[in-house]
Amino acid sequence: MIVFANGEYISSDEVKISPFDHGFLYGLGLFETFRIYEGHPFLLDDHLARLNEGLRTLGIKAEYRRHEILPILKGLLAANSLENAYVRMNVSAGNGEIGLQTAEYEEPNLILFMKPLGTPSQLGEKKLALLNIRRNTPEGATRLKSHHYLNNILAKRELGASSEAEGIFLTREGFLAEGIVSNLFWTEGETLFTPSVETGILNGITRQFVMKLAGKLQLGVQEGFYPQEALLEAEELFVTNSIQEVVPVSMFGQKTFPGKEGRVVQALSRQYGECRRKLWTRNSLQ
Ligand SMILES: C=C(O[C@@H]1C=C(C(=O)O)C=C[C@H]1N)C(=O)O
Ligand SMILES: Cc1ncc(COP(=O)(O)O)c(C=O)c1O
Repeated sequence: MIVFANGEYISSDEVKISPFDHGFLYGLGLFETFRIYEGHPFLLDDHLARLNEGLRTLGIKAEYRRHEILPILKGLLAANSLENAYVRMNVSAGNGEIGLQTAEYEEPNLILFMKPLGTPSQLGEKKLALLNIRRNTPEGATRLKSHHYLNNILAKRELGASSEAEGIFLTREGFLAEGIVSNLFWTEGETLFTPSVETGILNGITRQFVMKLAGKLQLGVQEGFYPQEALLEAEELFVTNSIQEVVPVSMFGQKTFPGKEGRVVQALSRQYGECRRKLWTRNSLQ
């Protein structure tokens, strides 16, 4: 595959960063993962807004706008002969001395990775398992989509490699948090529930988008601190992320759920697909 690295399109086996990059040495890097449908990056503005906010938080002097990134993505699609793709846009701090740096990073490394990913012909399903490992607290005030994925990797090792399963974290206090690579939702009647970002979870772009779609469907939306027992009353369960979209859940522990037959998850998936077909590239407010 061809990647984009600091202004150049190069083969993935040639791309290099320095071992002095503080993204490598200290985890000082951020990334966004999103999909391109028929050449159109979905919710690009929302992803760039979260990335730019994180860069300001980390003192990495860079800001990315749609008019800069769109041509890069189009060039990367052409170089890889793709129309539909999975993109990882990665910004690492750039080089510094060994030792913790307090000064801003002036020369970050921008790398965009791409791999083929078509649009599913039908809804998939996952089974959820409650993880023993607890969700760690964010490194700072809020969870950034940073290089710090050790908690997630240890959780994935606990869960196993199955693509049919997702692990669900509790917080240290025992409240429902999120999946290893997803946000968690459930329904009761006409209300959608999801853990608050105050639990320390990643405020997923898809989470935010689905909450807005719920409003269009006249569903109530409640965020909060919920014990795992809240799921005993749940009627439908699903998880979300920008790559897997809205993923119906058929089982959590020993409790079965309607999965892709769920009325609400079907309605949300239809709405999501409608927006995808409109090739939305701006943000969830459009
Ligand atoms: C979206 C998924 O995973 C995301 C991508 C990465 C990654 O590129 O390493 C890690 C965690 C997630 N934010 C997925 O469906 O696996
Ligand atoms: C821990 C975690 N939570 C939630 C999500 C979902 O975020 P988004 O909807 O921005 O893809 C991800 C990434 O996919 C993640 O890694």
